[in-house]
Amino acid sequence: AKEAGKHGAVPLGGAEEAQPPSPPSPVMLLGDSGVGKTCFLLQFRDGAFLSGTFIATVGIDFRNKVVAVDGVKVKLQIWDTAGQERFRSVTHAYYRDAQALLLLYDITSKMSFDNIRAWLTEIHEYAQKDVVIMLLGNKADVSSERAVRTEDGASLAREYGVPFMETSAKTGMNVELAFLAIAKELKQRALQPPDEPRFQIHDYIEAQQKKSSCCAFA
Ligand SMILES: Nc1nc2c(ncn2[C@@H]2O[C@H](COP(=O)(O)OP(=O)(O)OP(=O)(O)O)[C@@H](O)[C@H]2O)c(=O)[nH]1
Repeated sequence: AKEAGKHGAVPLGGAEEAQPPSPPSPVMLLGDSGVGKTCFLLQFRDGAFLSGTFIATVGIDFRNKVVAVDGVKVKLQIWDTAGQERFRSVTHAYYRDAQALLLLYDITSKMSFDNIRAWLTEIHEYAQKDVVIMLLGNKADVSSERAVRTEDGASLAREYGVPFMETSAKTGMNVELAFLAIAKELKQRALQPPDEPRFQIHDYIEAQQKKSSCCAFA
């Protein structure tokens, strides 16, 4: 029988009630101010997008969401950080506890993309060595104002060996997939017997994207 894992994964099923509450998996959203971290989280949690005035996050905020991955519940505790420089020292303190990091830039802002290298340097300085990192080019719905080519995002991600996707917190494009891929990776780390082949997050994302693009035209 599978056991509750240290990464917040709990097998679903009859014995579920008897399971001790498992610790949630902390996932942090990082990236420059205005790239859409708060909207990304709200789209995932509530399926909603609040357009209009931009209210910058102060310090750090968090929301929980439970996702089911192959019949196993994974509790994600998602930390929405402030992108503004003046809050950096506050957010550094949380890096160490994060099991996964979603690093966002805005495809309409070259500067937010250029800053990704600095973010990755900070991540390597403050986060755990085995933290799961994913690079996301957000606001893909605003193609008329695109300032960063998809290939450039993909190539930077390849350079750092991290998975990459373009997303939209507005339309919901790839928002759920990003969290699901993270949850799947964390679940596998927690529950997978060491002799089974490792879950490949890159392959999973690619397969899911192929599936959805095939079906969008079907
Ligand atoms: N078109 C479009 N606009 C978006 C998207 N995501 C966020 N926005 C807009 O971008 C602005 C900033 O979004 P936030 O989610 O507040 O940005 P943030 O990264 O949390 O900013 P900080 O809290 O300062 O770090 C808001 O005006 C949003 O409406 C998106 O995917 N598409």
